[in-house]
Amino acid sequence: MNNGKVRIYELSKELNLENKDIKEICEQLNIAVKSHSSTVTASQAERVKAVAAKSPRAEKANSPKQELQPPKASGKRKQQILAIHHKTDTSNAPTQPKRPSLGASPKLVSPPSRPKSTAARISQEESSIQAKATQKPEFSAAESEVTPTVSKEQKASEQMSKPAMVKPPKLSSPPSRPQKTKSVAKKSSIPAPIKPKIRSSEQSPSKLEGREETETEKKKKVIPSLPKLNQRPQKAQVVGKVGKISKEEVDENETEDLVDDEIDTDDVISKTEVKKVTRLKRPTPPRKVKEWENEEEDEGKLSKAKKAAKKRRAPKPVLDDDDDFDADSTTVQIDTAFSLSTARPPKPQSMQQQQPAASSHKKPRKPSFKTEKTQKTERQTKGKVAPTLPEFITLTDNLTVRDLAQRLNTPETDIIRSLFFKGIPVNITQTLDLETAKMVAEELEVIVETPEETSAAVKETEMLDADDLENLQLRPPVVTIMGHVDHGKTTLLDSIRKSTVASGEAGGITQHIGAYHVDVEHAGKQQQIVFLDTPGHEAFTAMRARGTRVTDIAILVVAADDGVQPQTKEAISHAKAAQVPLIVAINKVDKPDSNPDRIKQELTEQGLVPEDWGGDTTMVNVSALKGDNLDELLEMILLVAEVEELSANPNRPAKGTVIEANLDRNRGPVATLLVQNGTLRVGDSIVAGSVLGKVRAMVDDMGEKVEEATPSFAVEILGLNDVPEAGDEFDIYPSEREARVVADQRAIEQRDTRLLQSLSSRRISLSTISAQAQEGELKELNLIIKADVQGSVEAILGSLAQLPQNEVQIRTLLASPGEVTETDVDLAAASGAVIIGFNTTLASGARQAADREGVDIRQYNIIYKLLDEIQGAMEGLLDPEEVQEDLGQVEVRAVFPVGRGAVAGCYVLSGKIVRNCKIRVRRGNKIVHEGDLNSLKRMKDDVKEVNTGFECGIGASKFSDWKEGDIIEAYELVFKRRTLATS
Ligand SMILES: Nc1nc2c(ncn2[C@@H]2O[C@H](COP(=O)(O)OP(=O)(O)OP(=O)(O)O)[C@@H](O)[C@H]2O)c(=O)[nH]1
Repeated sequence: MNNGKVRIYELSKELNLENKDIKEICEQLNIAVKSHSSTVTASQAERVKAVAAKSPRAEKANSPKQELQPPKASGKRKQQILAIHHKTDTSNAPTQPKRPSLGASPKLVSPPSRPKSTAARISQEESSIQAKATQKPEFSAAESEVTPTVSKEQKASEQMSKPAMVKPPKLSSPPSRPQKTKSVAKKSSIPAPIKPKIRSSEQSPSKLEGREETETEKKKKVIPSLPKLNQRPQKAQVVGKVGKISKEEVDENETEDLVDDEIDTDDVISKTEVKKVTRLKRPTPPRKVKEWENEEEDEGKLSKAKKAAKKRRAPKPVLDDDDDFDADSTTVQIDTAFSLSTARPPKPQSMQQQQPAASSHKKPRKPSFKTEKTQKTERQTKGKVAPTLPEFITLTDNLTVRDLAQRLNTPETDIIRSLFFKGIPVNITQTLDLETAKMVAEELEVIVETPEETSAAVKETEMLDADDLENLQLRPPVVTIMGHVDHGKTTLLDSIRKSTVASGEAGGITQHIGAYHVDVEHAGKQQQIVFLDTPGHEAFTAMRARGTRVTDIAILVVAADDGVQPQTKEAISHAKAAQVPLIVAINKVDKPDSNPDRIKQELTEQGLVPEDWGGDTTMVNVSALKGDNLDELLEMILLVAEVEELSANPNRPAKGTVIEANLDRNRGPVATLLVQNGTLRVGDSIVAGSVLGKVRAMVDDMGEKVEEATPSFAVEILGLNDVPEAGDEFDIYPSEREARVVADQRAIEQRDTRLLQSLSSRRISLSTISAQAQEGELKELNLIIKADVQGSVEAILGSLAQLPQNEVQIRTLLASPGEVTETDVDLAAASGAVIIGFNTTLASGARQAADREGVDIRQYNIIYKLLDEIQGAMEGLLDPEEVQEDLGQVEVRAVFPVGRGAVAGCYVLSGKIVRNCKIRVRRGNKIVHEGDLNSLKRMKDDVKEVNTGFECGIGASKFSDWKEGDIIEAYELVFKRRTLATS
């Protein structure tokens, strides 16, 4: 007693109760006490005593014998059952004294279904526990400290009105969870909350680098808003400490919020240790850091229960981060940067590099899951206008993957991937054929236009410049004769020439000039017509088409006895494409079976309606052979030319087209040029295609040297450095130097074009790919073709294209007119090609080079022989096929057992049987054995073969079940060379 006041421990001693019990009673009576040393007034002490006297606990304390008695009242039983919470921890003696007070609310704790025996057992345990409890009657200071600070008024009022509600404060009391309390007690020495500290340590550079923190780093970790962080033990210690709180504990009681809290932390730490870098990418967003700061500030104000509830409601930052990471790595990166910039110490340089997207305040992007490469591409295109696919593209020719990608405005990789998944492996420089390119484009929903291939007959270059307009003069028409084979083109041309050229002069016409000038008297004056001599064979289609490029008027020859044929139609289309006026010469009208009207009818069906039928196509019936009506034809040509007003400016440097070119052994490169504008003179610096030259001499169609050639004239020139290609355009330059610059530039362009062409020859197409897939590896025969003139080259190429190339493909690496040179040999050696020379010779040194390099040069002057040999070479590349070759039939007439096996005594019915041949033993309709014949004897001697009508002994190592009457079929497997036809 102290001034009439009584201390709690005095009361407990007096009442033989524990301090805690007294405190509880005080709480019930709304008497404020803090600890066992707190004092109460005398009257309050009396009230406590009064309550304590009614307490069963007091009764129990005063009569310990009753503890051994089984409880009779249901309320007693309930008390015992409550003790289950404590039986596992006998060291936690202070919990035991609480039971009496709980016993006051029997309804709460009585499980009616509990068997009596269990209750008795528990009761015994309780007794022992209580016995121990009496030895340690007081709580530790630590335990007192963690006692919840829920509003006492609230609790008291609840307990007064509802005695049963006395339970909640007890349940939250730390002593009821001894182990956890222990850990909490430990934790209590660590300023709460722990999360911010751990977060901070997550960002520690030392942690990242797996080294001890430096003092500077430790200082850096101090965040003003979280002053306690610096006071805490080092991270490693925290990890160790928290790590002791195992997950099993969580499993034991998941409702324990504090432990949950720890487990969260533990979770973080374990992840920290396992995935350091990963964790660095997902620090807590600043908003959450703020939350923790608030929590710290509010500490002490909020009850643990409230904090736990709050935590339960609030998302768990770390786990959320995990989720974020899984779902969206981009978001994580951005969050990282954001939090680093606001609440974290600066990262090591290396880590910053890992986070290029550190422009913190950006809105998180959607998950992309794109490959690094795609992202790179995106980065590259970032800032540019987003690539959009075109609505449609026009494809006219094969093109590389790169070109197609550019046309489609799409990454090359997309095209490569798309084709790869279709089984077409390509690279960026590979050439796709039109069909494949179209498929790729259409897959991207881009409309593809593939207009009819622009005819080669289209006049591509306008020969007239604006400057020429003031000096225009009429020029002779350039005429091409076209038509089907044998319809009389050559005869017509010859007839015209003979009829117009004075006899005797015709012999002077140069064979290869490819053009004829014809003088015709028209409208009272002498006029000229230039005829281009174009080859008539099918293989020369390209050449003929090229001829129309320079053509002003086309003559279509149609034999009146044959009618419209495929090449007639082709000629019509070329003329139409070139927008060249067409005059039809219905030839061979002298023939009895000729029917010009039928021809007109057929031509009408092709869109050519004769003038006398109301159309606009001039048609003239002629007989080339007899020369009938040729004048009228020439007249018509000149009339049409008049209408066309064909003109050019002769007062300027020449410009025109190479009609034909070849390499003359004596004269060097020779080219026939058609001057289409200006005047060509001897001494001019000329560039034809990429070939440089200086006009040394000019020869006209009569074989006469001329000094100049005006528009529409064709001349043969000497002085070029190389053989240009037929169809190349030529220009004259003021000086040789200027000409050289242009020639060099064109040579570079031409080399690029050739490279593309050689790549094109390796082009991938759907058909070739599928053929390769079906028939195994595709083989190639590489060729270099050299011929006398361009026309021959094209004829050879055309014919080669018709050879079957399913298994063996021809790759033409080079095809040009001229001699076979050392350079050709080098190319052939490098590419394993065969050189084909047609009507041409070997330049000096070529043969030696070929011998040295082991290059095969084949020379021909007959195209069919050339084709035969190439076909043979292709067949040589075919895999031979294994075929069965029958040898003969043998009948088994006797069987002789030999050892374990048997030998067949046979008679050769037909053919022969050979040792080591293959045999097939047939019994009736069944084949009973197939294998090798191992021994063949005649009489007792081994023999190589036995012919028809002889007897023999046959043995097979794997077969001895011979039966009389068996037929042995003997055969051999032989490899036979296949032909292209059979392949
Ligand atoms: N009866 C008759 N025969 C003709 C006439 N024109 C040509 N022929 C004959 O028809 C055949 C073919 O004549 P070509 O001039 O070689 O015919 P092409 O169209 O030049 O033949 P290719 O050069 O092979 O395309 C020759 O036998 C000529 O004699 C004609 O007007 N009347």
